Amino acid sequence: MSSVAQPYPRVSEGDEVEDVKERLRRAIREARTQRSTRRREAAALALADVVTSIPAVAGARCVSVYAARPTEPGTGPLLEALAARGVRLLLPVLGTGLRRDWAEYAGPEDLRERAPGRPPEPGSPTLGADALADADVVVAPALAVDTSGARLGQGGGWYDRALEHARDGVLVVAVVFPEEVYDATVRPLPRERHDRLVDVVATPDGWQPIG
Ligand SMILES: Nc1nc2c(c(=O)[nH]1)N(C=O)[C@@H](CNc1ccc(C(=O)N[C@@H](CCC(=O)O)C(=O)O)cc1)CN2
Ligand SMILES: Nc1ncnc2c1ncn2[C@@H]1O[C@H](COP(=O)(O)OP(=O)(O)OP(=O)(O)O)[C@@H](O)[C@H]1O
Repeated sequence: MSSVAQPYPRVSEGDEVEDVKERLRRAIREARTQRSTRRREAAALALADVVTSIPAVAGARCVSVYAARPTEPGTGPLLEALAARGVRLLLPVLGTGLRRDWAEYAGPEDLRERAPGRPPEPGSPTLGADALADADVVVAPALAVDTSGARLGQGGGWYDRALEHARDGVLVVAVVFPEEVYDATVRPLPRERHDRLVDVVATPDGWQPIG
């Protein structure tokens, strides 16, 4: 666990879980803007080593990985490392109304930000929401994860819904910065019924099974 300050909302009786989540999202997003380009690049390189060292990833033929926006833990080196090993990579594509869809990674030059603030997406043909069933491992973005496996995402419920198409028993790896791993015995993340627990947390400092 990191010694860097960790935002945690003060919860009063009657607060809606959704509001508590939103306050925490805002604090973590703000903290993420403070990281320099140099530190972001170093983190992305370290993350590639960490994630490729997870045994299930090392043995996978098809992995789903998010294409990071600038403030998220970077996945460029990870995508290149897995592609170089011949792993098939499924990246999120947002349909209208944020529909879940996937397309194959075809190199960094194929990734495009379709609108400001949106994640970069491949230009290759989309495969439908069911394509996630091909993935042996899902590497999902998160703003925070706790040691019971609860994941706080960007708030669209996109991954919670997308994961309904994953095969049973597929390993879900949530990626965060080190200070975004919360000790569930002290600071559990707010959790709702639909929230799907993750199996592993990976940061640029290392990975651990959770949940
Ligand atoms: N890299 C990445 N890809 C991901 C996710 C994620 O959290 N990170 N998602 C996780 O679920 C899904 C979709 N996430 C989305 C993230 C932002 C917006 C969006 O509309 N953003 C605002 C700008 C916000 C900002 O500037 O911070 C916008 O376009 O108006 C839409 C979907 C699938 N792909
Ligand atoms: N499996 C689901 N089925 C139906 N609605 C869902 C499901 N998962 C999430 N939602 C809805 O989506 C909204 C956001 O969910 P949540 O707060 O869990 O998002 P998140 O996991 O932080 O975001 P994301 O997965 O996009 O990174 C909630 O209002 C919730 O009702």
